[in-house]
Amino acid sequence: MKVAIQGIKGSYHHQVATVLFKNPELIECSTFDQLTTAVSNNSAGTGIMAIGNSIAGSILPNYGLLNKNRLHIVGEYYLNIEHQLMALKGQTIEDIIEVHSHPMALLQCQTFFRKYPKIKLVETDDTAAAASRIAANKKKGIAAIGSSTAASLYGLQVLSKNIQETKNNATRFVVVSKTNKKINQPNKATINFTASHEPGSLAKILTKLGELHINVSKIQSVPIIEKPFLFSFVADLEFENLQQFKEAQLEIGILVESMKILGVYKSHTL
Ligand SMILES: O=C(O)C(=O)C[C@]1(C(=O)O)C=C[C@@H](O)C=C1
Repeated sequence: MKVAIQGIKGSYHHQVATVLFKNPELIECSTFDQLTTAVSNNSAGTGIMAIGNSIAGSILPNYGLLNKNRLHIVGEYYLNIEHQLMALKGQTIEDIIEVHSHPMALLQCQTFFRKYPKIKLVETDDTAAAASRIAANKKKGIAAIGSSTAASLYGLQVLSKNIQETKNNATRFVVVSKTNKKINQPNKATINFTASHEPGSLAKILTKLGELHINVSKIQSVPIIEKPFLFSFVADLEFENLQQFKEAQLEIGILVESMKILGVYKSHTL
């Protein structure tokens, strides 16, 4: 199976790919845009894409990419993220003047770097690529933030362990596909809807979901690019069986202005 990921071997996306697929053939992409394009032009059969993190929040542009490329969510995975600060062997934290990593990883470690105001934080494509470049170019004075897998894969030394803000740091990844796969016994769906600009319109939709015993595990407003400062809502809904969701589709179908089902799939918990 060709699986598009953001990043290279040793990235967190790679970790998720190895958990979800047997011997995945990786299509390594340096941006989320490339990842979703690879799935939509069939260079990859499926893609794994981070959509949010428990410390740094939603990766908002990725909602837009799902929409633009008309991709379906066919699964999800929560990965516990522990960031290591790594550099060439023999280096100490006092030698480090720059730290390179993915912007989401940098956001998850801000408190740690307050102790080192002289260190410049530099955004790169992914955590593993940052580590691999330090190793390949034998770069002294530069460290990367990434997983312990990346440190051992690229032969770097860990200077400081678990530097993320809190121990319980997790990233949610969605599994995306060009075609809508039928999932056995799904219990979660992601919908994208717009509500009319009338007092209480969103409240009515949420109340109806509550009445149907559907749990809204997340609701995210997303900009409608063509209409400045107008928003749609992406909601993750949890239910017990598909029939319950189908009923909700009918009931809230008459309350929303427009609605698109982004995916119906099996939930994952840490
Ligand atoms: O750079 C990586 O290793 C990634 O897989 C990207 C990514 C992200 O997009 O959030 C994945 C998980 C962590 O939250 C940090 C970075």
